[in-house]
Amino acid sequence: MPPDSPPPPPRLPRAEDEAISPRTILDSRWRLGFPFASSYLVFMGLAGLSRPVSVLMGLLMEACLSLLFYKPFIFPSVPIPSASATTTDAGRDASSSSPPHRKRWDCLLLLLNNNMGSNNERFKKAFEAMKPLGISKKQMKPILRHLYNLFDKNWEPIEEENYRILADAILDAQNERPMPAAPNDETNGEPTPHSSTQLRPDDQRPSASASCYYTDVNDNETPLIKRSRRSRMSSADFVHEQPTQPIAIEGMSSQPASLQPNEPIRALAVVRQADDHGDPSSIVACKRDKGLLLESPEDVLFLNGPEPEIDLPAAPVAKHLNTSSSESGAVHSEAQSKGGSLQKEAVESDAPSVKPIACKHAVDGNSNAAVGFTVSESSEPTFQNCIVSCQPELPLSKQRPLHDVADISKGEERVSIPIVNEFGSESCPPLFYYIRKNLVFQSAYVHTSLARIGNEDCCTDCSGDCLLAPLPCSCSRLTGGEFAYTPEGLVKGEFLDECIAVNHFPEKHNKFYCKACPLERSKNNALPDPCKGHLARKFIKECWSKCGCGMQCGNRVVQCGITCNLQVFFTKEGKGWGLRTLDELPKGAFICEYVGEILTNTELHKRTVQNEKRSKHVHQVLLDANWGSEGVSRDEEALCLDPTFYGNVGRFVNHRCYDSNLVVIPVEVETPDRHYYHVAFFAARKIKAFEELTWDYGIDFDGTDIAFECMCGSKYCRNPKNSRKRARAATSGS
Ligand SMILES: C[S@@+](CC[C@H](N)C(=O)[O-])C[C@H]1O[C@@H](n2cnc3c(N)ncnc32)[C@H](O)[C@@H]1O
Repeated sequence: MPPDSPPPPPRLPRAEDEAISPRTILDSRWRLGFPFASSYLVFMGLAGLSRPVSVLMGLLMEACLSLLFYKPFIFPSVPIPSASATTTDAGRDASSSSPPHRKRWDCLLLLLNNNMGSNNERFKKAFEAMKPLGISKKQMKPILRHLYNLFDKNWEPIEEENYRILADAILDAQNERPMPAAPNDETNGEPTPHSSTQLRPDDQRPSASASCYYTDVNDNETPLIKRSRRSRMSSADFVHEQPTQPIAIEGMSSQPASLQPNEPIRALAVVRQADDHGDPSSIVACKRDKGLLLESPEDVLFLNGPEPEIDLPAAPVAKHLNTSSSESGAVHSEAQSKGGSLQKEAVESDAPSVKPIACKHAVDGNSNAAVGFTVSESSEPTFQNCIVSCQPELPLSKQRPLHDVADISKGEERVSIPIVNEFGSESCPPLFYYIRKNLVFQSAYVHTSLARIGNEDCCTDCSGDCLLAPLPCSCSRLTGGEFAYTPEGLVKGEFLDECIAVNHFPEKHNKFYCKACPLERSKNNALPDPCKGHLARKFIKECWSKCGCGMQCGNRVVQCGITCNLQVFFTKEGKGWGLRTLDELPKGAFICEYVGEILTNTELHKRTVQNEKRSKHVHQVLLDANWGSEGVSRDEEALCLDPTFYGNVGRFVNHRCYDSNLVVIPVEVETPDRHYYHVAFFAARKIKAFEELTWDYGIDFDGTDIAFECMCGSKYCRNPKNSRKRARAATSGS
């Protein structure tokens, strides 16, 4: 385990926590049903009936009583308040504060209370409460139905605080209406059933309490496919060419299910609290347990409609990881599955067919590993605080699924990012904690105090969308008085081409040479090579908190996070896992950031040594884009990003020599200097749906320090072996 690794994120509340186990139901039946049955048995006995008849009558009586009063026991979809059922914030279930052995009378009262008012009456009451807010029955019905299902057919949390959750959810749903269409928006802002982008709702808006609501393609008022309120461009704008996106629905067969283009789809959306840091503890876990979706015969019409939920099991991974490094600021890790056994299993196919990854669990045998990673003797990191997502009947400590294959971000991102393996292997990507934003590891100096940001570095007087202002505001100063983004949220062609040219023709661009290069020192502290130069790169400067504009400002793209549909997949070329887009992406589209722990070069060096000892891998990116003007040369000033333990999907972007489809652009968001910045991936050209996303790491592949055997497949591949092969093929062909 890295000595100072931060504590792992807290465990998210899971569906299993809320599930009512059959045992709970049996216990409750026993506690309540049996005493009644016995008393009637005795009564019958006293009445002089024969024993068998008494028994029969007693049982009959119990059945009648159960039918009259204890429907929940027979139709367990109505929740039974139970000490074993934990609750979420949103649920605020009264049962959570109850003693473990509730008195029978209390329990009976609660149950009667649950069934007292019929659903229709309660529906009417709910409507009465919504009326003063100007909410119509039509607006209320689908949301109420959803909440009712979500709270396990329990009215109490819905009715609490004068239906506050219901009102919040309806208002949230109204706020989430599609944005007005962008000028070139082909879909005119309307959702298309073919698109599968399910943006999570805006996690930065102030929301009084966490709440869930649903979207339904059949309901005009709550469209399924959401567009980001903040983002100018989302994948809803792109052509979605995936007719059948394979998913597995829990509780159904292990065969992948497909969402048919015109099939009505329901999706749960999770609203988070106004926590920009994506604190997982503030996320409401939407229910995934199919058991909670059972319909009881008591359901009234308006409350019908369980939501199928996507839930794939997860699997651990075994990887060999070699330390390696590269030039140009990037130090990469070896995370390939050597031996090519997986590769051999690869089936040539254009249309990806996906097998669900079997559910496996990491064995929790290491008690020292309560926090973060543990590096075992075999140098494989073991996750200790992951989310439990399957086999809830086993103790938590034994259940450590490593990745949520339905969404590797585990809800951190606004879109779900599934993991698929088309080649039948059960392995999962390398283990790491998913973070949406960079985090300082320990000593890195990332000065984001507002006091440091002068008026000249922000646009305090702006409001709304800076891109629409008659004159570009001061935030455009750093990009030559023009914003780098178009109103659709794409990087402008000219700006993008200049950024690409820096990578394609480095010799034509300014390079800064350090006297004592931190990068070279991180490779070989004792005898560092001379600095190979750091390219002076073009920066984008986004508006930020100190600016007067809002989150809807078009000069805020990277800070809004991922909006396109991505997928982590296993490459067939032997590069290990990769990242691909499920939609066609236009040139200039923002894909994702390269996120990791922010380390100083000193810390990087320590990690490298430590990892070398344990033959572990690293893949770090040096934040050297402005060293030319800053003159950084001290190790504790040089910063880098290390996504080895904490990172995002950016860590899956593989290398491609020269003609990669992504370009990296440094983006300044919250710091006026360029000492620290965001490393953002943008589409260097139009990218087809299902194309792998690649980035030129800038490796030469001809030195002694080769990070990996390049298998990029590019005709410009710099791997000497591949270029020799190409040369031979060319001569034999000619
Ligand atoms: C940033 S990671 C990319 C994700 C990685 N493929 C995985 O499975 O986690 C970089 C590592 O991926 C592999 N890789 C990336 N590009 C490659 C390429 N063109 N050829 C072979 N391996 C590559 C190398 O092992 C490299 O160290």
